[in-house]
This record gives sequence, structure tokens and C-alpha cells, in this order.
Amino acid sequence: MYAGAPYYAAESALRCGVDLVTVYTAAEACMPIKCYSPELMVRAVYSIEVMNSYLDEEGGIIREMEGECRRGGGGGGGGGGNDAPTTKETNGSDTRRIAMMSGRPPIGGEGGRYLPIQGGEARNDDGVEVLAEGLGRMTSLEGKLHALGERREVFIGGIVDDITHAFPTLHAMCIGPGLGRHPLVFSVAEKVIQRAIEARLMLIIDADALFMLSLGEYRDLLEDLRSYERCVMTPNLMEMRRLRDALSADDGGGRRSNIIVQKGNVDEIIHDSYTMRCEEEGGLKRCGGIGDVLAGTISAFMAWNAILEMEETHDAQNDVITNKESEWQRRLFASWAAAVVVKKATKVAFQKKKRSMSALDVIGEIGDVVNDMEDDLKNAVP
Ligand SMILES: NC(=O)C1=CN([C@@H]2O[C@H](COP(=O)(O)OP(=O)(O)OC[C@H]3O[C@@H](n4cnc5c(N)ncnc54)[C@H](OP(=O)(O)O)[C@@H]3O)[C@@H](O)[C@H]2O)[C@@H](O)CC1
Ligand SMILES: Nc1ncnc2c1ncn2[C@@H]1O[C@H](COP(=O)(O)OP(=O)(O)OP(=O)(O)O)[C@@H](O)[C@H]1O
Repeated sequence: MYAGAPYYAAESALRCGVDLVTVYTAAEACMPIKCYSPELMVRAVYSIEVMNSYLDEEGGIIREMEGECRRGGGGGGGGGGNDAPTTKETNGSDTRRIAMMSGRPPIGGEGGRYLPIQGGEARNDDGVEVLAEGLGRMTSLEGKLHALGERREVFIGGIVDDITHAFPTLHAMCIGPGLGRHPLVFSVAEKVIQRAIEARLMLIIDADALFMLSLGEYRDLLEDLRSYERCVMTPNLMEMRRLRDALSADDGGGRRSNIIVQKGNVDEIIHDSYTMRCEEEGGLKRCGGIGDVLAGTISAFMAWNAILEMEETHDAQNDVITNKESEWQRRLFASWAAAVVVKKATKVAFQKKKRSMSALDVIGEIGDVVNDMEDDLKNAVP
């Protein structure tokens, strides 16, 4: 979780001309972000400390379960040893498996967790009793884990509701800058993205949200986003590599309707088999945060696109036919225009600040750059 990145993205959108930006973040990051700008609305929707307490509790239960398994492996607490004769049912070489299912796989697991119990070597009544006691404790721990999983789902659902409640008031949503890589934050992001697709909200996916999508457990979500035409992904070199690996591992061959802005010396804006190249000259320094500035700038341009599309859908009832073909082309062009804005702003900022240029300097140039581009456009149109 970072405070700088969400601020850069949000402030960039404001400087492009957006009226209001709300940052949904952790309680821990809320105050610094708020202090960067009085203009930003900042909402603390979760607490990393509380999220960690869920992971700690889960870790504690799992450790207890592992302890139980080890005790089972030791021959039932004194009930048996390596030389002990074994019953037919519980042959010494047998490894039984206990599946621990919690509401959702914890910390990156897929499906349940499996812990091996080395053959339960119950050789006499005492051993059987001890084993039965162990199994009893195990069942109780499993129950605890289930209950915790359910509590966690309710907790995550509450955060998701808090964020999605605002959807009707939004034109676009950017997810990723400064998100961090906490597994429970990923669970929240996953559900928010699913709800945003259902609500047909314009989505800009960047930074850690792209890292999340490269994980195996989010493959379906990645596929959903790849076929969602109102999604723009903004990967840097590493993020693009990870996404490619994720997609090539299991390319469902589905429709590729979203836009990918692959950042680099030349930004490439890709829609299915079409590619636009932003060859505008930038600055000579690639300071941290320019990617966040781009994510915020694209978000502003996509918000304007969403407004245009809404107007056209409305007009459609009065016989204006919405042209799907032109919609994606306009989104492609908007993403390209946003990349041009950031390159131009970086160039001016670098000319002024040279080595000391920071993302804040780039943000400071956005307003003039957008105005100049608008003037150029007006002058070009007869
Ligand atoms: N002030 C703030 O709050 C800021 C916060 N930020 C937030 O940080 C989070 C993580 O973002 P990220 O960019 O460090 O993560 P990711 O892309 O996984 O890179 C991991 C490693 O891969 C490498 N690497 C990356 N690009 C490369 C390239 N083009 N060419 C070659 N190598 C490249 C590079 O490895 P290195 O070169 O250091 O060995 C890098 O360290 C995310 O939430 C973001 O929003 C930032 O926005 C900055 C401002
Ligand atoms: N190799 C490069 N040469 C020149 N400019 C570059 C290069 N790579 C990126 N840029 C510029 O920096 C912008 C952001 O790309 P970058 O790869 O720094 O994103 P990022 O790593 O996500 O940024 P952040 O530091 O915000 O996480 C690009 O849109 C482009 O304008």
C-alpha cells in the first residue's frame, strides 16, 4: 500500500479537467493522501491492521492444525513408534490427507490445503483413543477455520459494498496505483472489478491490480477483463511480461475487446489486432510515478468517453444509431491522446527541472498541455 501513487493518479485526473475524484484506500494511507490535496475526496474503506488480524488468526489456526498432524505422525502421543506393528487399515507407509477448507483459499492457495498425516499408527486402545482425541481437536479447528472464513467473507463484502455503492455516481474507475499486494485487498479488488463489469463502468487497470491478474487464481477475472470493451490496462514492461505469461499459460482464445496501453519509450495502444503508437517525445528521466500520472490521465479521458457514450445511448432512442465500431476506435484514440499528454508534460517538466524532475512536476504541466492540444485541435478543424 502506497500513498504517493494514488495521489499522483487522482491529481492527474483533476488537472486534466475532471470535476471530482474520490480515492478509496486504507485507513493507514488516508491521512497522508488527504494532506497532499484538499481537493481530493479520500475514503478509508478498510484497515490493513484489521486485514492482518484475519491473516494472523488464520495462520494461528493452521499452525495448530499442523501441530495436530505432527502429533498424529509421532504415533499418537506415545501410542506407537517406528518399530510398532501397524494395523492393516493404517499401514505405516500410508500418508492420509486432511483437506482444510476455509470459505475461500487463504493466502494464495488454490482449493483446500492439504496436510499430510504420516500413517496413523494406532496399535492399541490407548493409541486409538489418542487418535480419536486428535481428530476431535482437528474437527474443532476446522470448524474455527470455516467460521473465520465466513466472517472474512462478510468483512470483505462490506468493503466491496461501501465502494460499489458509489458506482451510479462515477464515470470511470481506476484500480491499482499504490494498491499493494495484500491478499485480502486483492479479494476486495476482485469483487469490485466483477461488480464494475456488471455495472458497465469504465475501468482502468494499472500497477498492482495487473500483478494480481497475473496470478493463477485470478485467471478467470483476467479473461473477463480481456473481453470487456470498457477496460483499459496500462502495463509497464514487467507487468506486460507477467500478463503475457499468464495469458499464454492458458489462452482461452476468447474475444480480446479491451485496450492495452503498453508503456515504454514508445507507448503502444493495442486493441485486438490494431495498434496505435505514441511516438511523442518525452523527457530524459523516467522517475517513479509517471505510470500513475498516465493511469489518472487515461481515467479522465475515459470518463469523458463514458459521458459521450451515455449521451449517445440516450440519443439512440431518438433514432441515433450507436456505432460499436466507432466506440472502440474513440476509446483507442482517447488512450493515445492521454499518452501524448503525459509525454508532452514530461518533456516540458524535464526541460525545466532536468535531473530533479519528479512526477509532481509532470502533473504541474498537464493543464497547459491539455489546453494547447485543445487549441491545436480547434485550429486544425476548419
Ligand atoms: N510514490 C509512490 O507511491 C509510487 C508507488 N508506486 C507503486 O509501487 C507499486 C509497485 O510498482 P513497481 O513499478 O515497482 O512494480 P513492478 O512493475 O512489479 O516492478 C517490480 C520491479 O520490476 C522491475 N521493473 C519494472 N519496470 C521495469 C522496466 N521498464 N525495465 C526493467 N525493469 C523493470 C524493477 O526492478 P529493479 O529494476 O528495481 O530491479 C521493479 O522494481 C505499485 O503499486 C505502484 O503503483 C509506483 O507507481 C512508483 C511511485
Ligand atoms: N524506456 C523508456 N524511455 C522513455 N520513456 C519511457 C520509457 N519507459 C517508460 N517511459 C515513459 O514513462 C511512462 C510510464 O511508464 P513506466 O514504465 O515508467 O510505468 P510504471 O513503471 O508503471 O510507472 P510508475 O513508476 O508510476 O509505477 C510511459 O508512458 C512513457 O511515457
